Amino acid sequence: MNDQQNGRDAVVSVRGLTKRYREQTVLDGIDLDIAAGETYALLGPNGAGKSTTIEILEGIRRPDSGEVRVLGEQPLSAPRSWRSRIGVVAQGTGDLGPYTARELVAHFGALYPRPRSTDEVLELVGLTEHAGKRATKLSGGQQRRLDVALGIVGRPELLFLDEPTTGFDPEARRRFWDMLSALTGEGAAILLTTHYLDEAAHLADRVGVLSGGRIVAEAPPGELGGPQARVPVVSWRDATGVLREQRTERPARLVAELCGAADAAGEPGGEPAELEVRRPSLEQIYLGLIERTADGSAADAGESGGRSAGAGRSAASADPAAERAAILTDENGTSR
Ligand SMILES: Nc1ncnc2c1ncn2[C@@H]1O[C@H](COP(=O)(O)OP(=O)(O)OP(=O)(O)O)[C@@H](O)[C@H]1O
Repeated sequence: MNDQQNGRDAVVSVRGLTKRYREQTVLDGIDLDIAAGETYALLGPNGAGKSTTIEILEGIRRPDSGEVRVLGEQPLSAPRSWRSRIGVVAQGTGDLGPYTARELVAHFGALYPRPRSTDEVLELVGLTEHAGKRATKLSGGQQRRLDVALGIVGRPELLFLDEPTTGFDPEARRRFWDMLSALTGEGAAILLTTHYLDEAAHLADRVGVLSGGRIVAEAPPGELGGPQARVPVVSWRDATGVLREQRTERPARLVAELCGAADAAGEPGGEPAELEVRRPSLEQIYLGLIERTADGSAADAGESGGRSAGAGRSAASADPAAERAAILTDENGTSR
């Protein structure tokens, strides 16, 4: 693919992709672009079609319709050399036989034209100490690290990571995130699926939310759902003991008003009890988007979500997802 996107080559370009399994339409016309060096996180509930999308892009599953280009080729008819330019960490660990971690990394590395050294890969994934163990004797999290090692040993230009950190301890996850930053620093693009929203927020340049067969929202993690989704919430317990919440774009002003009133009423400390200001997290915003989709009202849910989800559906005037996401009441701050 020679398309240029903002000066960067598109490594993935998908238009109108559909996939059905018997009666079930899993992908209902999705569009997706990923640029060189970009990390894109595909989010969505269990069964949304994330793995199906990745498998189609890898060329191991046939789409029903739509255009798919990966590194300039149609995956199903791509030449052998194309496969050596992609790396895959699938969801399940395959049978790795009686071999040690080191043997497996060395063996897989030999299949690529310009592999990383075995020691470098083992170090990158934190398996150096366990390199002499048989893969089957590694712990679940260590086996997952080995999967990642086999995915990156070929120095891929595009890396598919399907829930890569499931089973990782927190330290291993952090280390894995650092490793991915190093890979993207070398220019690799990454398509990641994860159910960990903090992982998506940390790693992704953009996230896409797949739900109901469509990408219902797509944006950088800090912009998902649009500005309305991020309006802060001030909560406090009023003088009668009722917990109140108010969504406001001017939290400082509301806090000042509440403190003035509390001070005048002689509240201890001159502020209302349990005073808190918070912004909806990515997880809350994501859950709001998913909830809307479940309601069948997901069209145009995000900044660019209408791109593939809009056909035949009405555009929302405001963004109710944001309100759901924040678990809010209304501007008047009624109780929970
Ligand atoms: N080979 C298959 N034959 C029939 N149905 C399938 C097949 N593979 C997947 N499906 C169905 O397609 C839907 C999407 O599955 P997929 O594995 O792509 O979802 P996912 O978003 O990756 O889910 P998860 O988060 O649980 O991994 C599911 O309902 C699944 O049961």
